[in-house]
This record gives sequence, C-alpha cells and structure tokens, in this order.
Amino acid sequence: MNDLKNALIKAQEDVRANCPMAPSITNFVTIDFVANAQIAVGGSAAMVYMPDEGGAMAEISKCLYINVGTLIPVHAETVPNAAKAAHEKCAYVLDPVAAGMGELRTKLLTDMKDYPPAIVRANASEVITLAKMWGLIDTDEGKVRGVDSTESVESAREAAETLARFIKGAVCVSGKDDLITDGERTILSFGGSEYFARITGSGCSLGGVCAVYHSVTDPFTAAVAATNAYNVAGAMAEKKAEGTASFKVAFLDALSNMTGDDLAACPMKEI
Ligand SMILES: Nc1ncnc2c1ncn2[C@@H]1O[C@H](COP(=O)(O)OP(=O)(O)OP(=O)(O)O)[C@@H](O)[C@H]1O
Ligand SMILES: Cc1ncsc1CCO
Ligand SMILES: [Mg+2]
Repeated sequence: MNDLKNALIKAQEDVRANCPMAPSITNFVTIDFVANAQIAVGGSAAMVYMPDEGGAMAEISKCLYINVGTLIPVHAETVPNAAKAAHEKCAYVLDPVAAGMGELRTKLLTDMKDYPPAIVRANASEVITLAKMWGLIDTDEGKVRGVDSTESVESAREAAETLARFIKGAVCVSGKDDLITDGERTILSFGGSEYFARITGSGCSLGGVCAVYHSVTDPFTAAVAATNAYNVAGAMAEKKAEGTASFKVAFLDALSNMTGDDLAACPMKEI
C-alpha cells in the first residue's frame, strides 16, 4: 500500500506540474462537467466530434477519453478512428455507458476488443456487460437499464479482474464503494457521497479524470488516483451542500484543491 500511496502523491504533483491535455469524445449531457473536472484536478480538456479529430489528438496527447453515452451517426466513424489511433499511439479510457443498448453502441463496443482501452471506468452493470460482449465471462448478470447500474460493485469483481487482465490495464467499477483492479491487485476505495448518485455525470467525469492521471502514470495508479480524488472531494462537498446543485459546485471546489496527500489519505483496502 505504501508504494501505491507514494505513486498517488507523485501522480498529483506531476499533473499539477505538467497540465496534461486529455481529449474527450464524450456525451452531450455531461460534457461541461467532464471538462471542468479534468481542469480542476490540474489537467486540460479538449472535446472533439469529427472523424479525423480523435486521431489528430492521439498524436499530441498521452491519453484520450471515449464515452459512448449519447451516440449520433458521426460516432460510427469517430469512435473507432479515435480508439484505434489512441490504442496504437497513446492510450484511452473507456466509459461504456449503457453497454448492451442499441445496435451502434453494441457494434462500437464489441469492435473495441481489437483495440482495447488502458482503463475501463464504468458502473457494475456496464463492466459485466462489456466482459460478456467480449466473450471473457459467461453469466446471467449484467442486465442494462439505461445509464444506471442494476448490479452491486462486488458482483462485478470477477468481470473486472478478467477484463483488466485482457486489456493489460485497469478497471474501475464505481458505486457506493469503488473497486479498482489491474487483474493482480484489487482494492476498494471508500468515501464519496450519496449526492453523487443524485447528479448526472459523476461517473462520466470520473472517466475523464482517469485519462488526466493516466497521462502521467500507469493505468492502475491513475484509476486509483481519480477514484480517491472523487471519494475525498465528494465527502468534503457533502459537508457544505444544501442540495444537489450546491453539492456539484462544492465538489468542483474540493477537486480543484486536491493534493497528493489527500489522495494517499483516502481510505482504501486490498481485497
Ligand atoms: N451511494 C454512493 N455513495 C458514495 N459515492 C457514490 C455513490 N454512488 C456513486 N458514488 C460515486 O459516484 C461516482 C460515479 O459513480 P457512479 O457509479 O454513480 O457512476 P455512473 O453510474 O456511471 O454515473 P453517471 O453515468 O451519472 O456519470 C464515483 O466516484 C462513485 O464512488
Ligand atoms: C443521462 C445520460 N444519458 C445518456 S449519457 C448520460 C449521462 C450519464 O451517463
Ligand atoms: Mg455512467
């Protein structure tokens, strides 16, 4: 655990020192929240849509963020182009929002098995569904109900570990407690706030923040750093919040003051 804590401290210092740009192809609902969260932790944001733009961004950044939340026809080209380019030239974080719903989403996510991400950040249902789609596990769990999870974080452990080994990266399953694994080590990160479940985009922005940290460190450390940042800042924000909107503002404030020591002090447990 001490090595991990030191790596978290270094990751936060390196992000603040280098302001890495982690470009996103992400949904229209929460795009502003993703950009602001990336900037708050010390990174920089650039949101793109066009089929040639993800590839161009992969040339000039260390990690892209791809979130398939609101697909429109242009994404049929944009998403695979960006994912392939990022897989070859740098890396990407995937949020497989509502995995299993609709033809285009299913095709885009299924095809990503050939050019996988370095980090998958998703809720339990989406992690189980993606692992099933890629033929890595066989289970009846993982029923989709739009963008929200119907499964517990613990129930996604095997899917997450199998997926992490396949992508040779990390998987972060979010929920009340968050599970992060690289297929060898699995930890739970604690904290946060129930307010997260009452605003949209906490998961989407967490994926974008994973991409910022992965621009300076390995996938597992990056996924833990982002998750711990959310758990620490979420708990701080809850103390100030008077409702969901003031929670969101207080959360971004807390994220913008995040230090490496805060990340290391977040309660975690190896399981
Ligand atoms: N009940 C809860 N208590 C504490 N933290 C929570 C709770 N539910 C979610 N979170 C936190 O919210 C963040 C997003 O996780 P969540 O599972 O809600 O993602 P999501 O369903 O993909 O969200 P969205 O699709 O709205 O972006 C994580 O940091 C997670 O720890
Ligand atoms: C509400 C919603 N619908 C599509 S994407 C999204 C953001 C949360 O995943
Ligand atoms: Mg989500």
